[in-house]
Order: sequence, then C-alpha cells, then structure tokens
Amino acid sequence: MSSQSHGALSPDTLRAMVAGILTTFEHPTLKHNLTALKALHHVALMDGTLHIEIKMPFAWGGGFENLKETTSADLLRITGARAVDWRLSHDIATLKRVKNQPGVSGVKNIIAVSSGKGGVGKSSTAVNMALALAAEGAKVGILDADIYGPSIPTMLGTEDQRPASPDGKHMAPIMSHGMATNSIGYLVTEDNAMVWRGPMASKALMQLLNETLWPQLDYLVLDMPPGTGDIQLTLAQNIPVTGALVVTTPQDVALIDARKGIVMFEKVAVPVLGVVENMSMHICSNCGHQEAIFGSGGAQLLAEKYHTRLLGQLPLHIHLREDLDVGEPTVIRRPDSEFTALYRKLAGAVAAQLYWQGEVIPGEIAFRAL
Ligand SMILES: Nc1ncnc2c1ncn2[C@@H]1O[C@H](COP(=O)(O)OP(=O)(O)OP(=O)(O)O)[C@@H](O)[C@H]1O
Repeated sequence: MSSQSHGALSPDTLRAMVAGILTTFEHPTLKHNLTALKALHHVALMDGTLHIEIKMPFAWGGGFENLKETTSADLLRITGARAVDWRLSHDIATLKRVKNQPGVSGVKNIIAVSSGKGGVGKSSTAVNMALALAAEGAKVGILDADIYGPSIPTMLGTEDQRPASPDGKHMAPIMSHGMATNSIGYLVTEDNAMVWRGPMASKALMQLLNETLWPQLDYLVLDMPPGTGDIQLTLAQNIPVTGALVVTTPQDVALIDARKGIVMFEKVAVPVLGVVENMSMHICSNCGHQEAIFGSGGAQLLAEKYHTRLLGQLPLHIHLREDLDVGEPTVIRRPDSEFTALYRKLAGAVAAQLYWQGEVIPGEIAFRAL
C-alpha cells in the first residue's frame, strides 16, 4: 500500500488502519489478538507523529517492546507519519479467586509460588519474578510466608528493618526496590517458627496477609513454605489465591515432589499456572560453558503429564546467588543481563497465563476499611 498524506486521514480511518496492523500482531502472551482485547486505547496523528496508547489487562512490558519492533515500520508506511509515539498503560484485571473468596484489601491478584521440596530456588524465583513483574509495568508486592526459612528480607536487603504499626492493629509493609513487602521473618526468630505447629503457623500467616496495609497492588507474590504438608494445604485452601506456580529443579527427586505440589493445588481447586524450572543449566562464569548437571527435559515432561505448562527456565549461575546474598536481586542489579531477560519473560508468561486462565471479576474495587 502506498503512503498517504497524514493530513487527509479522518480519525476513524486512522484508527481502522492502525487496528488493521495491530490485529495481525502475534505473541506468545496473546491468546486473542489486541483488537479482541480492546487494547487500542488511543490513536492520533499530530504534526507527523502517530500517537498510540495500548492498554492491557495484564502486565505486558515485554509484549509491548515486541509490538513496537514488529509493527512500527508498517504503521509509518501506512499512515505516512514520520514517527510513532508509543505508550503502554495497564488496567490490570482482578481475576476470580479460589472458592470465590473475597480479596485482601488493596490486592487484585495473589500468585502463590510453591515447591514440592526445599532448596530448589523457590524464594529466589519468587523475588526476581516479583521484581520482573514490576519491571513489566505492574504494581507488585511480595509476602514471605516461608516459615521454615524466611529468606526474602535477606534477598531484598531489608533484614534489619521491622514493619511499623501506624494504628496498633495493622502493619505498614516495608518498601524495597519499589516493592511493598512483609515477611514472617520480621516477626519471629527462625528457631521459633520452626517449632510452630500447623494451625499456629497458618494463623500467623493469615494475619500477616490480612493485617498488612498493602498499597494498591496488581499482583501480590506469595512465597509459600516448601513442601506439601498440612500447613501448605491449609494455606492453599484459606488464602484467596488466584493461581499457583510450582518451582522445581530438573532432578528426578525434585520432580517427584513437584508433582505432589501440582496434585495438592488441584485437590483444593487452586488453578496451577505452570511449572518453573530453576537451575536447568549450569552456566560457567569463566567460560560460559553450559551443562545440564541436574538432567534435562524433566520439567517439560512433568508439565505435559499434568496438563499444565513450563512457564520458564532459569540457569544455575553464580551471579544469581551473589546478587541475592547482597540484597540486590539480579533483576535490579543487572537489569540488562540475559538473566533479567529470562525473569521478565517468565513474569510476562505468568501474568498472561493468569489472565487467560482466569475469569475477570468486572469492576471490583479493592477498598480498605480501617
Ligand atoms: N538459579 C540459581 N543460580 C544460582 N544460585 C541459585 C539459583 N537459585 C537459587 N540459588 C541459590 O540457592 C539457595 C537456595 O535458594 P532459595 O532460598 O531460593 O531456595 P528455596 O527453594 O526457597 O529454599 P527453601 O525451601 O529452603 O526456602 C540460595 O542461596 C540461592 O541464592
């Protein structure tokens, strides 16, 4: 099609032209195209610049970058504009929660991050994914519910802080790297928490969730205690979770436990969003050599067998551990690294899966009654 003089286009024609191109855009996060999603929020052509605003119901920073790269040239050609001024805004949908439970004040969606066994990198994944969701454009918080090893404060560099209580009843979350966070680790010593019986632990965690003064959040990432015992089952049943992730390593023993995690969530009707494979490859920090030291392909097979999906794979690399040890997760410390790109891809896949798998609660207003 030949270029047209931009002065000659009516708003409707312009919109139809732009929509025509955007409709053809395909991306792994899109089950239906952008027009079906009503994502084209604003189009205008002024002084040779084409202004386009895309509004999305789930965190979509990565998809948006891809959209710009893929369609800008065509848009310029078809509209005759000299430049495109792209804008992405979000109006993140609130999705149906397990058992239709009422939500937590201020929080639209809760994503539980679990693992069948300890030490597979659940907390590392939760914290980097939460920061990646924020980098993708969402308002994000993280709650460390891992009574057996509350490591989020260390990973966020906030271990010396304690939540204040402005009214003697609620806790103000601690802010770190732009994210609201609270942890069972701020409230009890590790030795204390370890000996809690199930009901005590679950009660404390429910309090932590409900009595934190969360700011308006699109996603609250919940770092669950590892395993599939009573505490995990009680939490999965009582927390108004939107969906759950199961983190595993490619080792057979971890995969067996990850399977138990999937089954546990299915039992209590928590939608499983998918599996995340951590430490899928070891990358040598000297030579870059990659080695599948824990085996390969297992998480993919597990996901297929249980009719879910592999949402991301993260390598085993010394930078990931070092960054967490100094309280500056890789997504913050190395925003342009290949690791951050992987976490952002995972975050985008999780946000999209949550949306497409869920059912939108129209017009719910998350209010806080104090
Ligand atoms: N992909 C990775 N590359 C390098 N180190 C990693 C990676 N994932 C996790 N680690 C490191 O492994 C250790 C355990 O990770 P993490 O605490 O996230 O595991 P977890 O599954 O949450 O453990 P727990 O179940 O005990 O809470 C940490 O020191 C972390 O920095």
